[in-house]
Amino acid sequence: MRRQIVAGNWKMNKTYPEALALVNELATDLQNNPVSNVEVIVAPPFPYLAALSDKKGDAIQLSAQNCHQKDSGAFTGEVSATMLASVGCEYVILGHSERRQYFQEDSMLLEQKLKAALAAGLKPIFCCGESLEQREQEIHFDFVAQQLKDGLFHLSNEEFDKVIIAYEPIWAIGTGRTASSEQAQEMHEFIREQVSRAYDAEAALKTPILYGGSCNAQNAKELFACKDVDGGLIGGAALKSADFLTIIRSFQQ
Ligand SMILES: O=C[C@H](O)COP(=O)(O)O
Repeated sequence: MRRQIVAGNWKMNKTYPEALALVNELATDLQNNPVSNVEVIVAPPFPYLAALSDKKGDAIQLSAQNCHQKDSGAFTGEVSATMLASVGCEYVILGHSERRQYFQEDSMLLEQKLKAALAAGLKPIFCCGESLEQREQEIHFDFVAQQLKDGLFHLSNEEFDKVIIAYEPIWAIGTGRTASSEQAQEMHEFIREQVSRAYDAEAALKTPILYGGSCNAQNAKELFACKDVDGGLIGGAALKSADFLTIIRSFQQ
């Protein structure tokens, strides 16, 4: 069976006391009612990572939301993958559409960031997904295939083995408009097929592919029941412990 994963991307939300409270609520609940079949990841803002690494407990893994492509140096305001690994981060989200849109991150830069993350021992959560215009023009499959080819499939087999893919249709992010389970399944199956072509059938079979885009406590069960949906990368609904815990427990037993 493939790994089942629920990752919470907090984006630029929460003060430090709020972040502490949220992690405490999650850790306590997961300790009292453990989930054996789901990996839980949280991606808080940079300043909280070191402290939360000590407080999150064993049931939660830690991700960063971004990293710089260089290991160290005169890059004011930036954070390297090595620094993230040194405070206990295990994952890093790369290629999120918000980074692509607001910070002009393109596939060439993402290639460097992926290499830096992997060299530091971090596992990348690589995001892809089309805009509404691209879906309406029916070029969404081609677009996602190109994003994967340019941004991800340059990795060696050993490197790719560490990757989680997140399909996040941009039109569903933060909009309350979720992809239907048919739309999600169709694209996840397509992504798996691309992995199979770029690597092999075994890689395709075992790579976790998460869905992101207004996934919440109400729709997670239906989305996670899709054959090729292995969990979610959750934004807004990851900011409330009750909602996030419901999502974590939305897999079929
Ligand atoms: O990284 C998470 C995604 O952008 C989804 O965000 P959302 O659940 O708020 O739509």
